[in-house]
Amino acid sequence: MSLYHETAEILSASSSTGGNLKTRIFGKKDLKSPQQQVYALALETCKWSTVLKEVIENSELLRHERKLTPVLALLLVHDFLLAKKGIALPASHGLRTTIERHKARLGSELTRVRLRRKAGSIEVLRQQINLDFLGEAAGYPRWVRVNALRTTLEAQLEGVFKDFTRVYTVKDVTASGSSGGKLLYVDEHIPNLLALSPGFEITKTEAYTSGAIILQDKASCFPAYLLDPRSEDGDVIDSCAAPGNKTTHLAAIVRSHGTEKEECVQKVYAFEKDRRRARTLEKMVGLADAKDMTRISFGQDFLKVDPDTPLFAHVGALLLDPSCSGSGIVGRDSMPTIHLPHVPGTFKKPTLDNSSRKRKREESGAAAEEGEGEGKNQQQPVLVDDDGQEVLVSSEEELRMRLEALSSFQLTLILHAFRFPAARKLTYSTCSVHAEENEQVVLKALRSGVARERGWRILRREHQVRGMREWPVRGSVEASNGDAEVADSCIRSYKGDGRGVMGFFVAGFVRDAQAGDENGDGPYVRDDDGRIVRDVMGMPTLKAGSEPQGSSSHYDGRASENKPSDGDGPDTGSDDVSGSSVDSSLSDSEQEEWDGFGD
Ligand SMILES: C[S@@+](CC[C@H](N)C(=O)[O-])C[C@H]1O[C@@H](n2cnc3c(N)ncnc32)[C@H](O)[C@@H]1O
Repeated sequence: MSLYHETAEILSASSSTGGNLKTRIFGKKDLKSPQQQVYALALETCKWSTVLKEVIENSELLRHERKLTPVLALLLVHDFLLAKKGIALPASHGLRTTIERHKARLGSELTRVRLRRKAGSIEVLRQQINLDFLGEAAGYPRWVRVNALRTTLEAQLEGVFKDFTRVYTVKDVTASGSSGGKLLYVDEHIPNLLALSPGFEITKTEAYTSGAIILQDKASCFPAYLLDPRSEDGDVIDSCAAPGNKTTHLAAIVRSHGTEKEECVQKVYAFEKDRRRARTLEKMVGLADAKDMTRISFGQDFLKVDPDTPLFAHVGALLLDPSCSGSGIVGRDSMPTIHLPHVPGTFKKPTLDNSSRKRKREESGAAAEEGEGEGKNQQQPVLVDDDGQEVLVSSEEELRMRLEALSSFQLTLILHAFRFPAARKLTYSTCSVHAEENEQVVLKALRSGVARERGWRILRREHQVRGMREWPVRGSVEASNGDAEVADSCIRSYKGDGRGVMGFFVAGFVRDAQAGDENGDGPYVRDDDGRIVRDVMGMPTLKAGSEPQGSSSHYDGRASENKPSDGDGPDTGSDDVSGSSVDSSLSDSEQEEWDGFGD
């Protein structure tokens, strides 16, 4: 089956059974065409379908070509008029010739639509289309994190953003939404974060494709920034890492507190239990230039990792961003709207029940569930979690059960993280607005036996990094069972409150230095000369002849005193993530105990 037939079939699936577009495509095992290509074609065609519907109807394509269904016509005309390489079929293919014989008419109708919309060029029309398609997201800025591993804020302000006008509130940026302006706001809370006008097509810029800038909502930057891993914290774990926004943010922060790339001995261990998503994580880590300091575990369930594994003896900080209900995410529709052209000679609105779907598709095309051949997939009562998984939730009771299952997993994850012997700080975050997944989980974690036994407590507001301390939206006192201190320590954000961010929650946990860590060096113990001689597990970490480190001008005073080192010189940055390049102080047998990294 061709790319076009396969895509048409996906767009034609009933909205109550197919799931969202990503699930329909990436969850389909028997696709012959590349999934990414099908996804791009389907999404772009939906975006352009208001324009293409007019073009097809005014050119009377479906009157002349009776075998074409409306969906197939949209897909083919989309590629014919708008794709760089035209229709992706051989020149003699029947579907291609069916469209190409109407070349002149289709072209002139597109020009007419463009002029009616007062768009001076196809590029301007494209911007209009993208803005229309943003829907709810049009009220939000485009948040861009400047990736400090590759570049600097100043370089980007002088580079890709040099034509932008600087404004001084987020509201000013979003006010420009529908005009497609080029406005920019430098965020006051998160370093290296920018808010751009929502319609700006950032993904086409070299800065984006090279990994110099990363699209990341402001709230999604809170966890790594709040964790603030410093050199004295040793290694860092990102327990639920894909697609990798927070992993690469962690790496950038570690590096910003540390020495030059070659000298950075801290590692970020990134766990991802879903192998496919781990591949995306791997790509993102590579693109962000975080490969040398990141170790990815493909398909590894973090809950199955033994915290006492020697490889993790130096882990002082953990970031926990587990799967959640995703209820804070902006603009997560079940399916994009597709506007179908009217089929000449049909008067009755077709219906698409499961039994007649195939026949109806041939007669009238995809998702034609609303009047006049104009299809808009019904909004389903679905909960789309932040892994992109869809769960149908048709009653309050089902929602309650779903939240119960999620919060139980989230709590288990925190309690597991509490057990890492050298851990002194961790953050827990969700993009959910439900108290059950947020303050309630935090309270249960604080009351747990392991928290009491190991001295874990909430990271209070006054001890948080400046930007998080100053962020005004805090946890709910009611959801914190009346505990105002816990509520004030928790950080929240709400979509639609004018601050331009998604719904989010984050809390930090800390504990004091532990046995064997009395000098405040975190997972390390130093000799009188400041050399790291053993970690808290009592394992030797300094080899004979190694020099103490920490004199680099890139360190602030505190960090330079405490910079950890395995005493083994620069890491080679090897892509071998089996663990052997990570900690040379481990014996072979100890290294063999852990084989979760690599593939
Ligand atoms: C909310 S997403 C993480 C988003 C990511 N932190 C980021 O900012 O790009 C949750 C991820 O955790 C993964 N995950 C869920 N449970 C896990 C577990 N027990 N161990 C490792 N990964 C897990 C999911 O597959 C999913 O990719």
